[in-house]
Amino acid sequence: MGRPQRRVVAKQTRLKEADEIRLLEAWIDAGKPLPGTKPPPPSESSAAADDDARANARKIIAKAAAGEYSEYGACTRFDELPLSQKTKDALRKARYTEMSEIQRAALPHALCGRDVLGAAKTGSGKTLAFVIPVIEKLYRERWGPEDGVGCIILSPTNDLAGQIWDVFRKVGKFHSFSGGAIVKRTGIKEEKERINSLNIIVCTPGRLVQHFDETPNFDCSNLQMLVLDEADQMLHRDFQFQVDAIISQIPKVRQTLLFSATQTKSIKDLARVSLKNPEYVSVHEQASTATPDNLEQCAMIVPLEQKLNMLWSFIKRHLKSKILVFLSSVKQVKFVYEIFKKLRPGVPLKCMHGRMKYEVQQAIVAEFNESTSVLFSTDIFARGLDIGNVDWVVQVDCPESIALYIHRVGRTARYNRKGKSLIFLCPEEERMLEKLKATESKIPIRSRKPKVEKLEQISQNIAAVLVKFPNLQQLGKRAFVTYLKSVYLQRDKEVFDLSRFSAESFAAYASSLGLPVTPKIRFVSHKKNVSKKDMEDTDVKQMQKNRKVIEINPQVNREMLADDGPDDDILKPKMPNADANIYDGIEDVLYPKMPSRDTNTESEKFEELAIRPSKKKKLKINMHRPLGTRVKYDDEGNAIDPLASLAEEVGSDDVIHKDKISQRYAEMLREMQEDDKEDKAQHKKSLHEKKLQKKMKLKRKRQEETDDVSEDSGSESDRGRNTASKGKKKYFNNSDEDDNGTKDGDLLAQQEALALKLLGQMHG
Ligand SMILES: Nc1ncnc2c1ncn2[C@@H]1O[C@H](COP(=O)(O)OP(=O)(O)OP(=O)(O)O)[C@@H](O)[C@H]1O
Repeated sequence: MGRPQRRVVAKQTRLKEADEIRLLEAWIDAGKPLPGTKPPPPSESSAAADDDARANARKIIAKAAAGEYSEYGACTRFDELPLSQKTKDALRKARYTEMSEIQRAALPHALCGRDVLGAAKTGSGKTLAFVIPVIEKLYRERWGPEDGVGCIILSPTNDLAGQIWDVFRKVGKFHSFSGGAIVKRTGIKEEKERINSLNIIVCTPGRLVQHFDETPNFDCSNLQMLVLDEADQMLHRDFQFQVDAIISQIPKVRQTLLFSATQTKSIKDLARVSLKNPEYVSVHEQASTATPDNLEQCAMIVPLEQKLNMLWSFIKRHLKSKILVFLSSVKQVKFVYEIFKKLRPGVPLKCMHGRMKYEVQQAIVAEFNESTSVLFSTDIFARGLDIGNVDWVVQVDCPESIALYIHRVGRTARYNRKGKSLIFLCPEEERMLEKLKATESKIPIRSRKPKVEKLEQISQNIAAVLVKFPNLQQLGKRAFVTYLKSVYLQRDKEVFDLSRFSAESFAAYASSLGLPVTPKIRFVSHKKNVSKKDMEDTDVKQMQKNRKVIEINPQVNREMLADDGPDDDILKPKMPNADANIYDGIEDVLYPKMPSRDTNTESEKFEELAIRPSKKKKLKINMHRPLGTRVKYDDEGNAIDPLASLAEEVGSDDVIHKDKISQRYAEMLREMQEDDKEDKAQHKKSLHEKKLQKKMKLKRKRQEETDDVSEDSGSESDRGRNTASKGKKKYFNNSDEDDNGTKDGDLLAQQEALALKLLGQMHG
């Protein structure tokens, strides 16, 4: 095709588009629903469900062209809406024909430029309810690269931003907008060069603020629309600073759309985004449940120390299911994943958390999407992510709120599919079950009793794995501490109260993680009957013997917990930290990149854990450390794990014989008891020495006083002798007594030396 001819075609296209836009604008204006109205139920709507869609759409368009505009507020299908042909074609291609309830209710209002506050159950199609109006708005405005940023969509995590951008790519397939999810892929430098040419930006608030701060000429002065997905979370205090900063940088005159399954109704929060006469579209408000209708939910009361046994037994009984498991911290996810992988349940295992590279996360999501497997995840996966055919959502750790519960279980039973969920709650967290069952929560959850006879006990196997892989023992300790910390930091003290847990339940929990001793918990102290010794590393069995009550150490506040090292992920518990993904990049529509298959990154990272220097600088020697936990060093000065020697003894088989583990534990206990006896004897001896010293001191003092009296009344010779003896540190002025004095002095010196030696041993 020659150049002039191409120009003609382009001109014709432009004219056609201009005509279409004129028509659409007239249609939108004339047929818009009244403010505050909801669409009638589908059966009463203008379009009969069995109508031929294309014929119907043609009829509507013909009507609009003839100046008779149909009211589109009651439509049930996408092609009955005043949408551009390009959008309609893309929707059809993606097999989106019938609208979901939220789409039917929100799209007519959003298309005519109103602000929308949309709420609908998880998996009900909220993404399309904002993607379509964005594309249509920019199309009708004839937006081009030279117009800059036309719309910003904020999402709490990079993964969700990537997923939303995928929907934009699908629906905007035949349009020519530029845009992308600003997620950690390319460097910030590359982003800075291109960001001003993007029409649609999907990103986390933190990343956008970074561009406002650092990218020269980053300009959003033309912005037409702002969308907040997971709006309640976006307006939560964790994102408050960033969202407020963004709002202060964008035009006040704009259209704003807010969507979430658990929508905020706080006037204060909504005022921050300055909505103008918003349409509150809450399609499931009158529904009897807040969760999807096809979701079967149950809860089990499981003691802390039985959770892993329960999870293992559950997985073993559902080997053909796709299971998503939620745990409360990165450490727990890593630990459970690594341990279960070594124990080989017979189903592929995966793990996902915010510390992974974005590409790795993407690869894992893609794999999980396609295969039957078990995915262990933090709450980074709790909101918004759309994975097909998840059979089970298992919440091993209690969610921080009802809202988070709803989002977690919402990863299954999506868009009319069926799904099941199970939550383990410790007896100490039973209040959560009451809250879930409360009428106002609208969660149809059943309590189920655990089948104890079917429970596989795996703590011995875990202990064996820890013996063989000493790095995992360190990880286990951290998993233990971060779990307790996560409970400690929760705000809802009705549910999360560490003081309800007994010291022996901590010990049993540590034991269930295969740990031979209970790791030190800095933020917990013990009541009077518990000695300081028990706050340090304590032998599990010993603790189980003596029932002790724990209490939260009032000296420890949140700030003190904040310096727990670089890999402590509990400072903001249960909130996926979007800004952990600060090294983002642009994923462009024109250059779709294949997700990296490099799933080894995590294990590499895991290997690093062991050699990463701790931030806790001071090396404290724990006098009360039980036997068998002393740090030994190899020839090169590297610390050897206490049980590593056992690993060498037992060889390289995958699972070490249980007898050997029990034998080692028994040995450790015996050694500890012997050590304890020795300690006691030494302690008794040192007390005796001290008493003796005190006695001697008193005796000396009395003697000196006597001397002073005799000095005052004594002869010259006596005085001289006395002075001489004082110079030699002899305290007796009688020559007969001099011999005795020497003997006593020697004894004293010996005793002093012994006491010093003992003190030295105690502190050494
Ligand atoms: N009209 C439709 N027809 C068919 N499938 C649809 C339709 N709308 C959405 N879906 C599909 O439903 C699934 C869930 O949609 P989406 O992720 O938008 O739900 P959501 O309401 O945003 O959920 P969440 O609250 O968990 O974020 C997606 O796989 C999407 O492709």
